[in-house]
This record gives sequence, structure tokens and C-alpha cells, in this order.
Amino acid sequence: MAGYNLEGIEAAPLKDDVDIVIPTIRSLDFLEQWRPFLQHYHLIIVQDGDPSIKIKVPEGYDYELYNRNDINRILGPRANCISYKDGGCRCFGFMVSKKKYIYTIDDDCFVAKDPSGKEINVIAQHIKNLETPSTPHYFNTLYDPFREGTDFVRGYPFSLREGVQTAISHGLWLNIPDYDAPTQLVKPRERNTRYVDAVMTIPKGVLYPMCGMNLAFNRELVGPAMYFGLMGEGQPISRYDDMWAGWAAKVVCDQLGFGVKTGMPYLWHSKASNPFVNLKKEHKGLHWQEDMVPFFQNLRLSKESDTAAKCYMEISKMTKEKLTKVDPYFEKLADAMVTWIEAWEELNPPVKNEASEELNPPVKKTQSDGEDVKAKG
Ligand SMILES: O=c1ccn([C@@H]2O[C@H](COP(=O)(O)OP(=O)(O)O[C@H]3OC[C@H](O)[C@H](O)[C@H]3O)[C@@H](O)[C@H]2O)c(=O)[nH]1
Ligand SMILES: [Mn+2]
Repeated sequence: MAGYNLEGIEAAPLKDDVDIVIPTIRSLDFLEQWRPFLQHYHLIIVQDGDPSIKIKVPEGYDYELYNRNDINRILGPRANCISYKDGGCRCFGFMVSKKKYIYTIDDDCFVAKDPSGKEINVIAQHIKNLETPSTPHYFNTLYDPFREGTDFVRGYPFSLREGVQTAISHGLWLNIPDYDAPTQLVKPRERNTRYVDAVMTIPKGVLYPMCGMNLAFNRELVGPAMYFGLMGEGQPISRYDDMWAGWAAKVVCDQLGFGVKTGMPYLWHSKASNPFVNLKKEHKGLHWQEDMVPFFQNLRLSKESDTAAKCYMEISKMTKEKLTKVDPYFEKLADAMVTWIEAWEELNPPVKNEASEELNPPVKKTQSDGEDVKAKG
């Protein structure tokens, strides 16, 4: 039953159209605080690290949980495209979901309060962002024109006021900001206390550093492009999984005419991961981003790339052609991108009509030890 908050606003909008994807190598205790906003939604938990460790899911949540054994069982040899020992493993949850919308959140993120002291319903705001158009072709200086109490400003062409479908909603964070290791090291005590009451469309042709901590997207529009790149154990780079997905997905959105928004909602990011560990994990990314960003900025996809999957396959090809000279890793990443699309299409075959749905039953979701995942009511 959908929950309602005091103002009578539904606290669980579109609860049957959203999956909450959580990567974890720690604990899910943080979900206790999220009950008023997340308890009505289905969770897809991607357990990273040692699969023999039993992760406890707080009572009352409806969930499916996948550990590394499950990923290997479901994807077989294609499992090698899913990161191990990196939060990027979360994209497996995007792939097994059958819902229109995904919201992904880190396990050290909590409910934030707006300046009035009201708890922020991140899902409600993300849904609002995703269900209202974006304006990537011309910047509205009063920010989101589709928001209550605001509009397009003078000089905004009426021919552009319809906007475009929104594919990604990128939320922000109070307290611990998502800084890279060098910045964290020189500013260890910096906290983000600034709540900016705005949602903006990222203009067409402009990239942005997408953080996976508080992120929602329309799986049907851009799911295949939301591959959190192969990082972590066995790879020369980590903690650039979401960046890779953000750059690629923005190029895909620009190509397909979809919009990307950033700004509200905020959540409270509590745990500063260790900057020295982070430096070791991400140091190659600090160098390579000087090549990766111009690569994506200069990408021009062919007009034949008219779906997210086709765009992504073309980006994989260009990655191999243009970035392998930076490091042989990019050849491996390009291959993993192809494997990702193959796995995505295997788990998400295009449904032609009602009848064909019977031919493609949803992937059976069980835990690695063979027992059925018990949906927790
Ligand atoms: O090996 C791992 C490490 C982490 N996770 C899960 O990923 C989430 C983020 O981890 P953490 O909070 O330690 O990292 P942050 O530095 O705060 O996060 C940023 O950088 C890494 C990611 O890109 C993240 O999205 C960024 O916000 C958390 O749920 C961990 O449990 C993992 O699964 N495996
Ligand atoms: Mn964190």
C-alpha cells in the first residue's frame, strides 16, 4: 500500500515502476532510516566481495539479493563484465530489473533535511525530475521551468518549450561531498553544507561527472548505456565506474534526444572512504580522465545508432580504436562493454507482444545456495 506523508503527498510514487539498486560490501543497516521513503519499493541488492558472507536485510523490505555466485550463475562467462570489489557491481542490478525506473543509492547515504528541516523524499523528487521534460537545447536561467511556481523566462523560444524526455536524474549530497582522493586529502574536513534549491538540465553537448551515490534513470530509455565500467579487483583502475557510465550515457542521451538533470534531491552522505586507499584505486583515472573526457566530447555517433544499445556498441568500437593507445586496459573495457550489451539483451529480450512475454519469462531470481529468494513482505 503506498505510504502518505503528513501533507498527504504520496511517499511512494510509482512504487510498482521503480527498483532500488544497492551495491554493498558493508551493511544494510542504513535502510532502517529510509523506511518511510523506501520500504514500499522493491530492492535489488548486489552484494560485492565474499559471497559466503550473509548480508542481513532489515525486516519488512521486499528484496532480491545477488552475490558473486549468483552473478556468475546467471551470466556465465559474461559475468566477467561485472566489476568485483568495486561499487560498479551495482549495474548487475540494472540488468536484472524489469522496471521502468531505477534508483541507485550507496549504503552510507542517509535521509537529508531541507533548510526548513523537512526530511527529503529522494524518490519523489527523482520521479518528478524524470517525469517532467528536460531543456537541453537552450538554458532556462530560472532553472527547471516545469517546477511549481516557475516558468520559462522572457527570450525563451516557444518552439523549444515542450522540452525533451528526461532519462537521468542526478541527485546531490550534503555532508561528505563526492571529491576525488587528492581533493579529499587536502580538504579532509570540508563538508558540503550548501543546499541549492534547484534542478537544472545539463545542456546538450556538455558532459558531467556522474556520481552513482544518489542516481535515478529511465531504464527503458537509457538502461543499456548505464554500464558501470569494469573496475576493481584485477583492473588497473577503480572508482571511475560511475564516471564512465555518466560520460557514455550523456553522449547517448544527446544522440537520442533525451535529457539529463542534476540538482535536487539531496541526501546525507555519511562515510568518507579512506582517501589514501582511494588514491591507490583511482590514481590512473586522475591521469586518464584528461584523455577520456576529450574522447567523449569529440565522439560523433552515426545516424544508424538510434537505440541506446546501438549507440553503446558504437562507443565500444570507438573506445577500442581511440583509447587503447592511452592504455591496453581500454581494449579490455571495450570488450566488456560488448559483453554487457550481449548480457543485457539476453536478460531483456525485446518483448514484441503479450504472447511473446510467455516465451521470455523474467530471469528466475534465486540466491546462490539454490533456495528461492524469499520476498520479504
Ligand atoms: O569494493 C567495493 C567498495 C564499495 N562498494 C559499495 O559501493 C558504494 C560506495 O562505496 P563507498 O561509500 O565506500 O565509496 P565513496 O567514495 O563514498 O563513493 C564514491 O566513490 C565510489 C563509487 O563510485 C560511489 O558511487 C561514489 O559515490 C557503497 O554502497 C559500498 O558498499 C562495493 O560494493 N564494493
Ligand atoms: Mn560513500
